[in-house]
Amino acid sequence: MAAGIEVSNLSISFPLYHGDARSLKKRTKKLVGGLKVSRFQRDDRNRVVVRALSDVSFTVKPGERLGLVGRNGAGKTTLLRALGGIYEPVDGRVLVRGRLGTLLDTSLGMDIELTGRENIRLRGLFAGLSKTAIREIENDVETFADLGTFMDLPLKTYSSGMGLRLAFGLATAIMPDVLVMDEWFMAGDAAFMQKAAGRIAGLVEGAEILVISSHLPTVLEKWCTRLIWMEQGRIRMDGPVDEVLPAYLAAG
Ligand SMILES: Nc1ncnc2c1ncn2[C@@H]1O[C@H](COP(=O)(O)OP(=O)(O)OP(=O)(O)O)[C@@H](O)[C@H]1O
Repeated sequence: MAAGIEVSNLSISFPLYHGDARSLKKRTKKLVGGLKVSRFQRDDRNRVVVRALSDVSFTVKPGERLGLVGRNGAGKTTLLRALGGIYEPVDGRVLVRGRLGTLLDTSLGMDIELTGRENIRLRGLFAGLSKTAIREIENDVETFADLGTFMDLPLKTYSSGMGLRLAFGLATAIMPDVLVMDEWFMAGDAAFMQKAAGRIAGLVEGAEILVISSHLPTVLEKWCTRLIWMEQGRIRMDGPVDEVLPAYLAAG
């Protein structure tokens, strides 16, 4: 079965619980003017919600490397999380065919009470891997993450850099068909990036489909064949990198 992504009429909203909803809406109106107010709506329980994604539809075929661009708050992370199965659609549908790999959040799918080694074994079991395959991954991640004795200590004792190394090593140890990643995984310190570059390249080239969110033109030009430009939770433009990127950059 070929890998694929089908997103149809996807909408995702977040309720805003804090503060008085009416004054919040008024304040927002004052702050952002008429433009963004359409993103604040009332749901069927009369709560004020922010519409992170509105009626988004697209498909991705094998071989495509899709980049998401857009200003802060455009909905890129929400879309990646919906593809990663972290957010359930309020309306619409998300279908991902093939083994999904996500590089979105270092703590995602990890238990902070368990050690690095235990987390690796658990992930292998979830992926349905054999004992031998799990042992290979354990060795691979142990070498890459270079955590020393921390490998056998609970994650809650890790620094954020250690957490990143473990999460990155683990997420890149099992080859996915569909890889969904946030650009900050490309933003470790120089030494980390040097070490990580080969693994990213292997993964990106090995995966049938890549979806990456990035603000960096160099990353998009290097890794992507197609871009979706998100604006206020909607798709503004969808096409080849050499068409969408100049239009997006020109819009400031
Ligand atoms: N958990 C949440 N609770 C409430 N609102 C949220 C939540 N997550 C996102 N939003 C809102 O949804 C909208 C889209 O956010 P999202 O993080 O997807 O944008 P983004 O394009 O990834 O932005 P950035 O480039 O700054 O990371 C924003 O208005 C944001 O404030």
